[in-house]
Amino acid sequence: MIQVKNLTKKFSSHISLDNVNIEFNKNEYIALMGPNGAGKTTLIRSILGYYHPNSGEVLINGLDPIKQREDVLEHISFVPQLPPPIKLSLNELMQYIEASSNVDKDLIMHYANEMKLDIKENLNKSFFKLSGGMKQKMLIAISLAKKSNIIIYDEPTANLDPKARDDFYRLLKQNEDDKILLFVTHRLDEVKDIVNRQVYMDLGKIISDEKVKEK
Ligand SMILES: Nc1ncnc2c1ncn2[C@@H]1O[C@H](COP(=O)(O)OP(=O)(O)OP(=O)(O)O)[C@@H](O)[C@H]1O
Repeated sequence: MIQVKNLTKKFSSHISLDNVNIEFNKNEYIALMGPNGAGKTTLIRSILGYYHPNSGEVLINGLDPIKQREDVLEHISFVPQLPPPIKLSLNELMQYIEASSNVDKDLIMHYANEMKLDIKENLNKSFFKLSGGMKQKMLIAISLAKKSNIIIYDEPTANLDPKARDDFYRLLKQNEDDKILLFVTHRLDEVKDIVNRQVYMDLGKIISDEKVKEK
């Protein structure tokens, strides 16, 4: 369970999150939407413990994502809007993730393969030398292989071609039971078959929050 309580986050005098209160529970598949600058990424980063709030708090299964960061991140898969500049080769990256997060390398390769990313061809290539779409495919493959209770995607399909998007949504549908899936998107048409809750933000506030179908 993700609990966001009275959360305010300011950057200088700009209020990016304005006293936000919201909860996300197991078996909720949420599209988080709203215009550019609404505060969606700031909310996601606060949930992941990247930011110290000005006031309020976030709890993930009762734990503080800043103070108990490792315990919290163990149960979360996250794909950011912009892939991080990782210098490791794909092989080294998979070895690191297998050792640090107990994620099965073969499963990463399976999901990458399903998304038409040929890891074997690119094993010794640095992650940061992949194309934008290939990076996203790799991060998505890792996120699916991690088998987390909470999956957070911040516009993960921006660089994917239409076929890869279809592959991604197909895999996500297979993988979604008993989880929280929080999906930042500007493309409701793409995720409407997957999500059962739609949350809209603007100006740092939640402006609407609707359950859209029962699973
Ligand atoms: N690290 C930061 N430093 C300063 N201002 C920031 C920072 N991160 C976000 N902001 C500001 O907070 C506001 C909300 O930004 P945020 O990235 O959360 O929006 P968003 O809803 O994710 O937008 P988009 O749809 O464009 O990704 C913006 O005005 C942005 O400039």
